[in-house]
Amino acid sequence: MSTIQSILGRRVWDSRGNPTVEAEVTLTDGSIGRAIAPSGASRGEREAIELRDGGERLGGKDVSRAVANVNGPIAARLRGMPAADQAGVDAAMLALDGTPLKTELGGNAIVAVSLAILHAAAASARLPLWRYLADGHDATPTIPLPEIQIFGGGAHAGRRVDIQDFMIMVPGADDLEEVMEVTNAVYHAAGRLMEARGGAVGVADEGGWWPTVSTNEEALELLVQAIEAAGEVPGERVVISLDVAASEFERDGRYILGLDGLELDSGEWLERLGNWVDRYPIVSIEDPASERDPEGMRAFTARWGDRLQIVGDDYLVTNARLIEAAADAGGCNASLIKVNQAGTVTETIEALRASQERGFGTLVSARSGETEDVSICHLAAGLDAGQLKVGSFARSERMAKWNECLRFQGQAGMGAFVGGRPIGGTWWGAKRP
Ligand SMILES: C=C(OP(=O)(O)O)C(=O)O
Ligand SMILES: [Mg+2]
Repeated sequence: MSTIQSILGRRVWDSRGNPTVEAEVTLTDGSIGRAIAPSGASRGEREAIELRDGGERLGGKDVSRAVANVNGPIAARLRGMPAADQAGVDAAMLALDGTPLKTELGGNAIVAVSLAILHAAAASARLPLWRYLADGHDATPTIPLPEIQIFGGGAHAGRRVDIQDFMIMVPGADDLEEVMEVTNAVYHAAGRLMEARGGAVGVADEGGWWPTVSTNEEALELLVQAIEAAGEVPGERVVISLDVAASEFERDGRYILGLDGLELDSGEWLERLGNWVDRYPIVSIEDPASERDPEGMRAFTARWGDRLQIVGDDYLVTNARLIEAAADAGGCNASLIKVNQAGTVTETIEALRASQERGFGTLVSARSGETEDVSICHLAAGLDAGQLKVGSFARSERMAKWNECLRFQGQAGMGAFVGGRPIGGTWWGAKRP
């Protein structure tokens, strides 16, 4: 059995121009695995902490201590361990760190090493990572259904709109090719709409256009117009998915919609959101209420959970215990799965499994700060997560991931495209089974 010979940490740079951690693991049989830590902007309060440091020049965003932790204590502790023992290496890192949020070694150091070891183990087994994961977890690999951003807002676009992600899904598509082609048409139609309104046309952190709008709802209206301009009937083949990221605009129980000039209590805000659900072809809503408002999450799920996929992101932070508690409380019906929220591959898979066991939908997700790393595509496909959210066209760190998923098509042993599954208990889309 191949063991870990060396672990090398290095500083690389992410899509927002910030430093991040890359880990490179070499095994005794010569296999190499490499992975890069992503970085969120709208972070949950209970997710693993990124260790950052450094002076003015890097705005305190350097990762020199995290990189030093990879090269020092982590490498020393894991050297000689079998690479196939993912649970063992992850447990060793957790013990070495010894803090609840991985503040000692850094969630960024730990996640890069955890993923790099996973890659090295798959390389040693001479298997594609998705296959290695599926075999190791008794899963049937599938090609995930994408959620792709058309407009980006919130913390990803200077808060020019309060809602963070205006996305579309094509759940009735026959395959990923069809999703990409249809979504691309809507994306470019939305870009042309923005251009026609004048002013600078830029893209947000995840590739969606910066919407030039005067209310949050206007962005929804424009999205519907873009779907129509692409020759689609909104609510048929193409449906809408939102990541509200409500924790970002909730303060002391008040929801402050800066663009709309509104300050609402939880009930008023959720009623307003529900009003949009009634009037727009929305099938999925992430973080409708703030992570500090679990009662709001429950109330929204009680009202809309049989009609919508309601996704917990900040609310669940890829934590199996929080997912189980949310399932018991009826706080949502799907989980966003982000490897660096959990901090290790093992904890991520525990969260995914806990969600699947509770009948939750599962969406593997990138972060708003990303790189060329495509590990999450393999996690989504290999563990049959069903859905994937990585951002949009016009940003290569996003397209690296969709292109990796396109490569999965036709590979021996890869299962079907997950287009035919109901979303949130209801089938939306033209091709109803
Ligand atoms: C991907 C997201 O954003 P971030 O990475 O900034 O948390 C999200 O909120 O789902
Ligand atoms: Mg989110």
